[in-house]
Amino acid sequence: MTVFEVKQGTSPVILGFPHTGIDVPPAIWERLNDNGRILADTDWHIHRLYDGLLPQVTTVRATFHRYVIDANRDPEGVSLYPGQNTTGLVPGTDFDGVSIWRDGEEPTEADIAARLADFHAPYHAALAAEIERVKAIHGIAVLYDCHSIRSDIPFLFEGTLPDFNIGTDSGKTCDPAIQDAAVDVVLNAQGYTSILNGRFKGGWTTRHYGRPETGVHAIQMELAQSTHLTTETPPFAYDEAKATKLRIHLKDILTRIETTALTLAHTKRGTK
Ligand SMILES: N=CN[C@@H](CCC(=O)O)C(=O)O
Repeated sequence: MTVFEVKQGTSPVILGFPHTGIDVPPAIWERLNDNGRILADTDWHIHRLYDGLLPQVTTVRATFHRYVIDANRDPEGVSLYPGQNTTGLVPGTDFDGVSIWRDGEEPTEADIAARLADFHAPYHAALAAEIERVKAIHGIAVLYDCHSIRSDIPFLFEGTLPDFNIGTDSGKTCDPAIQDAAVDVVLNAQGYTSILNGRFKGGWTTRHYGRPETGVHAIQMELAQSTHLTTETPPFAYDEAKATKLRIHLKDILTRIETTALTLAHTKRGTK
């Protein structure tokens, strides 16, 4: 069974898609309750939204759903935000804190271990391999992790989420020039709101791979789903008109990050 898709390119930029997959093996589907089967917390259509924006970009996409196991959580099970409401490695609830499993069918430790081996580890092995391949070409790699979420989720955050939420774990996961490139675009995106390292500071993927001192940079973009879905409720339809407007800015962000990465790579070669 394939649990990820890879498209290789020659750009220093790699797009990660940990949450757009909707595959749930039948034996796991049987254990989800009616609420879980809505798959509400999917990053709906995000791979489509970014498709074709940067010609030589590499993409790595998990095809399994985050309710099987969350590819953006620490495999050791450490919480992303200790002490705050969040969802875990194999979530017990959705983003509203409501159970997704039938009574008595909650995943066991043995289930989690099996899903780590069958889904989480292969996805991250593929992502790590692409980061190494791209770094071998340029001496540098930038992982841009692509996400989306409903703009109003009282269980997770107060108020309405800004449209663009950039996460770099408070500046730790990438060179400041890469962060600045993204921030500059979103600040100038008319009609859109934005924040840097607000409620979404970057998930495990961004924090794990982002090691600027080694030449591997990571940045997360969390988009409010209101920016590209007709409604943030079922059937979670892609809104072509909204997406067309948004893609202009996303293309600008990726292009600026790519140019910045090539400049950093050039400078790094020059100093050796
Ligand atoms: N759409 C998904 N959002 C991420 C956010 C991680 C974070 O920055 O807190 C997630 O839950 O994995």
